Amino acid sequence: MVSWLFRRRVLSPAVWGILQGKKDPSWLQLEQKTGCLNRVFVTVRQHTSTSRSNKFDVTDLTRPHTWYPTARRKSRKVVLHVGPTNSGKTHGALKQLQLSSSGIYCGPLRLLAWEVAKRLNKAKVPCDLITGQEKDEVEGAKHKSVTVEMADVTSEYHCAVIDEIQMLGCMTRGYSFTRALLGLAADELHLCGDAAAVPLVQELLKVTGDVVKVQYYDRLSPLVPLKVPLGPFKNIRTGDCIVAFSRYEIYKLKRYIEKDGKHLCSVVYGSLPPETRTRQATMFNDVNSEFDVLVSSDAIGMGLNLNISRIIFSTMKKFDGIEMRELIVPEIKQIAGRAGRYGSKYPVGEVTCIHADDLPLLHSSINAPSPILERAGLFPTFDLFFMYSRLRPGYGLQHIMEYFVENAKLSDNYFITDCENLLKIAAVLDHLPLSLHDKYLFCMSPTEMDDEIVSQGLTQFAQNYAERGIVHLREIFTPGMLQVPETHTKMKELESIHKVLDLYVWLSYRLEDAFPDRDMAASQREICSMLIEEFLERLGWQKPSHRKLLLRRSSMSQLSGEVQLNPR
Ligand SMILES: Nc1ncnc2c1ncn2[C@@H]1O[C@H](COP(=O)(O)OP(=O)(O)OP(=O)(O)O)[C@@H](O)[C@H]1O
Ligand SMILES: [Mg+2]
Repeated sequence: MVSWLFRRRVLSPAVWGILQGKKDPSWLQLEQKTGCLNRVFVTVRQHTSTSRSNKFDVTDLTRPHTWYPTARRKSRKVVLHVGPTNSGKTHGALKQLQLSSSGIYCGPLRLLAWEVAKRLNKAKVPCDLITGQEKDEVEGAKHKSVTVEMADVTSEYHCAVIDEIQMLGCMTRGYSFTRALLGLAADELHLCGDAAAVPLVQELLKVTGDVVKVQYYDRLSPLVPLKVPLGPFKNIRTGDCIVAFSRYEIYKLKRYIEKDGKHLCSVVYGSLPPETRTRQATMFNDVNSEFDVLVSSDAIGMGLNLNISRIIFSTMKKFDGIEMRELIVPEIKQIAGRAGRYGSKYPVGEVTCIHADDLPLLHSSINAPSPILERAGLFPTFDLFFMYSRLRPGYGLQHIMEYFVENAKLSDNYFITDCENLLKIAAVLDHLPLSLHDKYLFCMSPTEMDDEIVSQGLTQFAQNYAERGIVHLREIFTPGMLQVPETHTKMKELESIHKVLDLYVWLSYRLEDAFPDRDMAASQREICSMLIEEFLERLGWQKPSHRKLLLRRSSMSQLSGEVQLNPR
């Protein structure tokens, strides 16, 4: 029956391959073929229920390398650039990217994608910038700088770079790195990161026929772990970065340090908008700015170019979402490695702690090797969910995901990434009349369900989309109504609103007709981050200079007409 369907061209060669166990479901572009496949799978289901010859198992994820036929047609030359932080790994890979006729850079953060696009364009290599929330196309560009989730695994490139490759072991985002590693169809593939990823990458690529070479790097400038702790805050000096792991602690430290009137602190933490993080970092880096000390979370671990002289850990413990635990070796090295960046104002980096009790852990970790990565993240593609849903009509996405998590067959080198957040989104969506594809799309959006405002935003968008097919955005920040937050609670709310606006922009790139107000969302988002930055400046011990305030007012006015900032 199935072969009859194939001969009659009802089944495409790809589907035929899958049913024969030869090809992988990712060969299908199900998004475009859903109608046709509905018919096919009804037929296949009827067929499989009566025949034992068909062995296709949708939960079999043991051969993920076969999901990427374009890459498998190439024999890729893979170079692993590994070494400590600040050793020139990314620089080495980018040099190859710049020299190639076409290429793609895949980074773990928008900040890194921005930096690389800027660098290539400056070097007269036209480069597009593509992240989940933005698409800046440059005329004649044959290069792209993207966030790893946006890696295009269907086009061919001469050269591809994946930065921070050790993140393929990340519990939540690992699968995006695995997808890029297995799927990028490039003649040369450059992977940058920690040496801990080498054995795993070599193992994963044994089955792909790629040629793998390892290039080791040494740190370009020294990093000195100090024998003495910081002691009192009066010992803080220009160029210091104090690291803390909660928003509350960050603001507390900022207040303590600024109390004496000697320093002003920039702050960087994960839930600040990325553009705010960049601007805070720029102020800290700028020798002419009054902000000469940085207080930061581990969000500085990747992605920002900082002129840090000394890293000071305020604690060696952090809450990881489940429990309070000690920092692990890779975290300590990654954060400490930000001091004394090669080519910066401080050629020698130093690292210490506020408390003497924390020094032994710092010293024992700083030169210790990171534990070898054993497994890479994997997550079923939409195609597999779709096929399973055809076999179990009526099951919601949450159930399907749970089924895969419990029953997926994996080889020893892989684990299924943590999908707790996705399950929470799916639980909301399953109550709405949405197609499986739409539900999957919303699930993949950058939505943190633990943030109540963000979770409400997603629910509202999905509800309106399901009911009306179109989602308009209401202007939140209107001229004359702009309020710089006066309390930390209001500030936190603003950070969440920024994420909701970001989510709208993300959806507008995927459901263009249904989310038509992208420009408004983007300009509202910009106003939101400006209010956030105004709050950060007002926390300082002295008034921002008159010039700075005027500049800020004029750029806000350009965005939203007449604007009234709250008087200080
Ligand atoms: N050969 C070089 N010539 C000039 N500058 C360099 C060279 N190598 C590295 N750099 C500069 O040194 C800094 C650190 O390099 P890079 O970012 O490549 O390090 P990395 O090993 O990737 O660090 P990390 O692990 O933190 O990502 C960057 O500012 C980079 O531009
Ligand atoms: Mg790097």
